[in-house]
Amino acid sequence: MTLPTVDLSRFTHGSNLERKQFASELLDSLSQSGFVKIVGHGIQDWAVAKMFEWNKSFFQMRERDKISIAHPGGSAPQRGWSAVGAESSSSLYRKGLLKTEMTKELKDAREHFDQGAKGDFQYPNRWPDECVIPGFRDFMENAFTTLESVASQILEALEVAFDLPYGEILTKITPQANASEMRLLHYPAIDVNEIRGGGVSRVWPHFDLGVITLLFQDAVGGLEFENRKQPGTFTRVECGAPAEMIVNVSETLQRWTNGSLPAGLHRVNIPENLEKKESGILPERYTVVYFCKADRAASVGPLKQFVREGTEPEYEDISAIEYHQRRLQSAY
Ligand SMILES: O=C(O)CCC(=O)C(=O)O
Ligand SMILES: [Fe+2]
Repeated sequence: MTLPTVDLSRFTHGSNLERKQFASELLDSLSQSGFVKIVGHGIQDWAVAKMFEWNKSFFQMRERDKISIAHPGGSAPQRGWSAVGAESSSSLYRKGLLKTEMTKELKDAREHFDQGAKGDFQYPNRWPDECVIPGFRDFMENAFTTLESVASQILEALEVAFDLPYGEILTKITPQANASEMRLLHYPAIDVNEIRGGGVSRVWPHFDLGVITLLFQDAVGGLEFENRKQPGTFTRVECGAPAEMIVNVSETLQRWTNGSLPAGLHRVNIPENLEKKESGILPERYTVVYFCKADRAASVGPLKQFVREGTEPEYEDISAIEYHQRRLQSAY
């Protein structure tokens, strides 16, 4: 199965009919696999290439500069640098794992940098010293704002697809209280056999916690989503043009839709060209991710439009912050 590609400019610049068509294609693909590829979002190939350049420069910093902005762990939103192995994706979701994997300590072979909104004074960002990496902060703050607006356009299209009143979803993700996060990821080169050994993965199968996730991957590849017709098997997300944006449904949207739009289980595995080789080194890999999250005070209980009269909602009516803290507690 190849992932459908939809063109967001048909929604942002199209006629009413084109907007409706876009919305329904978007929802179709997300309903099938939890994933879709989006083009026409206005971020050009060269701009994505720039994000990857900054990504590399960040992880090339000296260890001590990264340590100076290390995320302390725990259940607070992630800010700054997380070393290889600091976050364990396997503890976020265990169903996708084999029985033997359940009991082992499973490591993620990646390091990352996490950033919240500029105006998030509750959980301030941890920036490297400007003289160590001049221009990084400015670039990342702008990139965050750009991705924030693309995420809103996608959510507006989902409101249309679901026939919800304007703002039903968007009012829960506001620029004033934005709890979303941007993440730069670096997967160092690793021996295929270390991954085959079983205790280490680039990313174990998991769901993201927010509403939707936007992701750019480099040409190395390896991102896979679960094939729902054969649970436990995964389909590769093919690498395309740099600006092809991969979007997935995350847990909060599953909750808001009372389970009718399930989140997409995904992992990062050995890429295609090395899959059949007995030995070899997986080249290092970089990705750029934007986790669009609900405002902390917003409810992550099902929207009333998705709960049939006379039935109980599938999920508890709790706030986004409470929900995230419960889920994150297990990941570090
Ligand atoms: O880097 C990737 O391709 C996936 C990363 C991911 O799934 C995550 O950080 O939640
Ligand atoms: Fe993820």
